[in-house]
Formats: sequence, C-alpha cells, structure tokens
Amino acid sequence: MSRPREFTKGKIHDVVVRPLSKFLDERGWLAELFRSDEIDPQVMPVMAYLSMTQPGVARGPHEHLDQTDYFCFMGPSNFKVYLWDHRPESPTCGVRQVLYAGVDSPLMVIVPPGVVHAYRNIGGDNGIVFNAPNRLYAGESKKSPVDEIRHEEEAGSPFCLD
Ligand SMILES: Cc1cn([C@H]2C[C@H](O)[C@@H](COP(=O)(O)OP(=O)(O)O[C@H]3O[C@@H](C)C(=O)[C@@H](O)[C@H]3O)O2)c(=O)[nH]c1=O
Repeated sequence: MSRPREFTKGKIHDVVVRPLSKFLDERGWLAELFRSDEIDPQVMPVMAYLSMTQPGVARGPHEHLDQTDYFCFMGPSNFKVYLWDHRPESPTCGVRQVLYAGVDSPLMVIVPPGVVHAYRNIGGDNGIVFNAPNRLYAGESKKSPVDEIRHEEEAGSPFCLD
C-alpha cells in the first residue's frame, strides 16, 4: 500500500490509550504517569518533558521515524488529539483517530513512529502536556539531527486540524 492522502475514522493499530487515575484526597491529587512494569520495554522512556500550549493553539502535525511518544494529558485544560496512520505496512493504514484528553478525561496516549500526530488546546486555560519519548531529543548530548518530520507547512497536506 502506498501513502494514503485520504483517511477514514477508526482506531489505529499500536496506538495505546489508557485512562490516568487521579488519587484524590484532602490535599489534592496524585497520578502515576508511567511504570516500567506496565510498558513494553521497546517504548520505555529515556527522557521526559512538559510543554504548555495556550488556549486555541495547536502543535503538530509531526511524525517521528524511530521515536515513540508517550503523552499524558492531565489538565488543567482539554485537548483534541489527532492521529493519522500513514504507515504503508500498518493494518490500519489510512485511519484517522481523534481523542479528547485532559482535565475532563485524563489520558495516556502512546504514539508509535510513522503515526502523524497533532493536538489543539480546546479549553480556556493554558494546557500542559507531558511527554516521555523512548529516544533522546537530538540524540546523545544533542549532537544528532532531530527525529521529526513536520507537516505544518506542507501544501495540500491531508493532515488537517478542524
Ligand atoms: C521536543 C523537544 C523540544 N526541545 C526544544 C526545541 C525548541 O527550542 C523548543 C520547542 O520545540 P518544538 O518546536 O520542537 O516543539 P513543538 O513543535 O511543539 O513539538 C512538539 O509537537 C508535538 C505535536 C509533539 O508531538 C511533540 O513531540 C513535539 O514534537 O523546545 C527540546 O529542547 N527538547 C525536546 O525534547
């Protein structure tokens, strides 16, 4: 199968989506983000970062050649998360998956290489996203090229955010 230009709605093979539990008590809440006994060793994080995205603003669409992303959306805002499978070898090549995640639905989302991804803050607050990828950004000591294909500026891109 060649790279699709059109997508149908569905669930993407190898994308893992899990609810994150908040343990609430009188002080506030605590949530586990990842555990080595619950993750496939191939996607074990090697670094982690937080980003803040302002209301109405989107990041992506991007994809990675080798890196798996491990996103956690906990709030304080909500995000619309877009995923497109254009891996020719995937059983769900040509599928687009949309998720809503954040304060009203805390989720962990694992995005494998070759799955194009983007998210928009659809809430009214600044939104925090945690990511713990299984590859170092720009490699050891940041001496390698960044593993990222950016589709933001691509003319006629099929990866559109509504
Ligand atoms: C991802 C990353 C960025 N940076 C730096 C580079 C740059 O100066 C600044 C902002 O990075 P970017 O422009 O790449 O950020 P951005 O374009 O928002 O990229 C993000 O988009 C979403 C959709 C994703 O999937 C993330 O994995 C990430 O790729 O942070 C690091 O130092 N380490 C990192 O791990």
